[in-house]
Amino acid sequence: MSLDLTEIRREITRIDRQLLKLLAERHCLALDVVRSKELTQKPLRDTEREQQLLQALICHAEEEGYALEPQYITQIFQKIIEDSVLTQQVYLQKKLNQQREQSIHIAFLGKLGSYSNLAARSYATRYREQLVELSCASFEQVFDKVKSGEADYGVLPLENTTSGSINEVYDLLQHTDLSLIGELAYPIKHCVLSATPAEVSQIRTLYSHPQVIQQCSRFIQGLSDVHIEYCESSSHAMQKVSAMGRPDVAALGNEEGGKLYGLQVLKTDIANQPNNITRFIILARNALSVSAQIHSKTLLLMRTSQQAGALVDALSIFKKHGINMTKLESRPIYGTPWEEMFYLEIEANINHPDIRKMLEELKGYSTYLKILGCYPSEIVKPVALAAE
Ligand SMILES: O=C(O)C(=O)C[C@]1(C(=O)O)C=C[C@@H](O)C=C1
Repeated sequence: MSLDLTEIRREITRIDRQLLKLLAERHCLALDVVRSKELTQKPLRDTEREQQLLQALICHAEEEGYALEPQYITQIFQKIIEDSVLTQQVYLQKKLNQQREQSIHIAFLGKLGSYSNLAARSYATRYREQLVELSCASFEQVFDKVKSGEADYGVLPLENTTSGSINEVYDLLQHTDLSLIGELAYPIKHCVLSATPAEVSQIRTLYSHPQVIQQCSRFIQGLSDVHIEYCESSSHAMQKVSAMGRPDVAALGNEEGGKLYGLQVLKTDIANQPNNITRFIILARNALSVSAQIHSKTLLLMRTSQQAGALVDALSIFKKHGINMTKLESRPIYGTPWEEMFYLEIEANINHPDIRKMLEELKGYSTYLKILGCYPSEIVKPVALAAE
């Protein structure tokens, strides 16, 4: 075997292209699978098959003497299966809602390069739609643009694995007629960006959105003599820093946005935890139908009476019907001090007759109940391998 680096890299490139070709072939098979499942009405996800598939691959690698860790094999194939499940979901959803290949207008917070913009692009790519980008100065403007028809969809961050719920978005959801039609988990990779080559120790002013500042609080605490300037979005921060062109100012933003504004990355991975993911929601004027074959979720808005145990009684309905709740959030109701509005996300499809019956029952335990939307669960939980 030659040790010439150029030659080795050529060989790596050749293998990578083969891998790509095989991945593309497997991706096409996912479409055949969904067409077959359409006929049989089988659920898209089959976790038993996934477990068998992973186990068989690990055994095969061992038998063949491949130097590949079981954990490595599992991680790679979980990602491949995730793509397969999401591809199948998109196929069914587009067919059910008669969506054609067309250009869609999506509103999001910030200028081009904001995290919401990157999430909007990712959503449009997943649904293979041409995207017309509508940047907004506030979350409220995102809601308004969808309501007026200027935008087809609005993309909004709802929660982050480091900083938690985005309260402003929850509050706006309390008063909207729009429907939640989708979700998207987007990895958020913060970095320090500056207009000129500089050391992090030179920075005296840091620009970013309050959420970003919160998610990078530990990194910021480690800096000395730094002043924080809050901006409407991380993309505004990047644009400002680019216009100033000084070595003592920097923005906290993302690498992709930084390229757009001609910024240099001084430091990456500065969020408090490495698994920094934001869950975005997609809003539209009209609700979507979700195929019964898809694992779906529903977000409810609920108020209960002020009597002792009223919330526990309401929640016990989910237990009775074997429905899993993935999120419970509460926010104040403006004009009614000390009363709370509850946001309940459940793993259920509102088109199912049993779920409709359950919601009727829930009405009896609440003073207000509204369905904010039913949507495909786009967070594909990886299967756990059976213990040895
Ligand atoms: O075999 C199936 O039923 C598929 O849908 C394909 C596949 C895969 O990509 O391997 C994807 C999702 C299922 O949960 C199981 C396996």
